[in-house]
Amino acid sequence: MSKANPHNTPQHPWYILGAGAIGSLWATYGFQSGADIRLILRDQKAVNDYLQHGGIHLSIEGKALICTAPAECPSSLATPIKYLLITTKAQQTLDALNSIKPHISDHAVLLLLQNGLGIVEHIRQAFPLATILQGSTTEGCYRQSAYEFVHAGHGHTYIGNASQDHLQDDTRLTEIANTLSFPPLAISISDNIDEILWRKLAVNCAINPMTVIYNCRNGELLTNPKSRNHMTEVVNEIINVSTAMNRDHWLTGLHELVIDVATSTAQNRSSMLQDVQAGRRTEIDAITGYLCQLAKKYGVDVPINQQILSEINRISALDKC
Ligand SMILES: NC(=O)C1=CN([C@@H]2O[C@H](COP(=O)(O)OP(=O)(O)OC[C@H]3O[C@@H](n4cnc5c(N)ncnc54)[C@H](OP(=O)(O)O)[C@@H]3O)[C@@H](O)[C@H]2O)C=CC1
Ligand SMILES: CC(C)(CO)C(=O)C(=O)O
Repeated sequence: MSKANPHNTPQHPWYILGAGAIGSLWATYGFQSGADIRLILRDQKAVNDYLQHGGIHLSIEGKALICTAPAECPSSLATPIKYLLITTKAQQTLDALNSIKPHISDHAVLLLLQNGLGIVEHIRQAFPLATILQGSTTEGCYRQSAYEFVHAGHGHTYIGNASQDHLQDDTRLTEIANTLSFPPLAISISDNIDEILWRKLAVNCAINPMTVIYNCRNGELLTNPKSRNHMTEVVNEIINVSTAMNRDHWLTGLHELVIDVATSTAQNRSSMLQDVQAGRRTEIDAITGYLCQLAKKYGVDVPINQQILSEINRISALDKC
């Protein structure tokens, strides 16, 4: 892995699709660094709201940063999009991309920065000539109100070629990472992004749905013997799937990693718990759902994860009644 050097001016603007917590984080630091950032919002009403609000307000350690980058919506986009950072939730990605498809250049760079897996395969089909990159971040940001966000925790971001998409030239990947490394956000390129994403998926399988089932913060999963044991069972099944995929070496120390993440984010309400409590669709299909699909493909039984998938779908459906 090599560290990206944040001193590059993009020749084309970076468009950001998904101006929520993570998208707004990148937009604000990018705007503050003088980069050419454009937001893509859902519709003209969202653009008007954004303008009326005076842009995005991001607080970090008592400081307030403002981003007034230009905002567009599918009906107002005019120039072809060459660089697109996608920061929607996993389940929103395909609809969001479809809404701007005619404006995306054939050879665009599409960087998917989100939790969950399985979406990239659909994007590859829809944009066969595009360069598709994936990223994983441990930055922490949350929304306080419509356009107000809090950068709650510094982390690190890795980006790399999604499997099967190999850039001709690795220096191009470094250049792309450079154009998005806005201080204090740190981006490194990884030649094994699949491993990073798989480990993150495993952590999300072991924590996010469990916080919904036990209705608790991340740290409480460890103090309740029942949920702690349940997490161990989830992780054991993920290791079995990895072994069947011949990728068990990717999950060295997974039990310890899950405990470390639950400990370091002990006070968090996981994103899935927040989604359920707010009546929003969760990322379960791209997290546990994706794991269960792979398990089926490789002939591995994952009854605990299957049960968790059904339970989260049941709880989400109840919330909608
Ligand atoms: N927040 C965090 O700290 C972290 C998040 N992640 C991951 O990053 C990803 C993004 O998370 P986060 O930023 O928190 O999520 P948010 O829900 O805050 O942001 C998603 C944004 O996408 C927008 N969106 C959805 N559909 C469309 C569309 N069709 N057109 C335009 N905009 C659209 C949403 O708008 P609307 O509100 O109108 O639906 C929302 O603003 C997720 O996969 C998450 O798991 C990973 C690490 C940390
Ligand atoms: C790491 C964890 C579990 C932190 O809350 C997360 O990624 C999430 O909530 O989506």
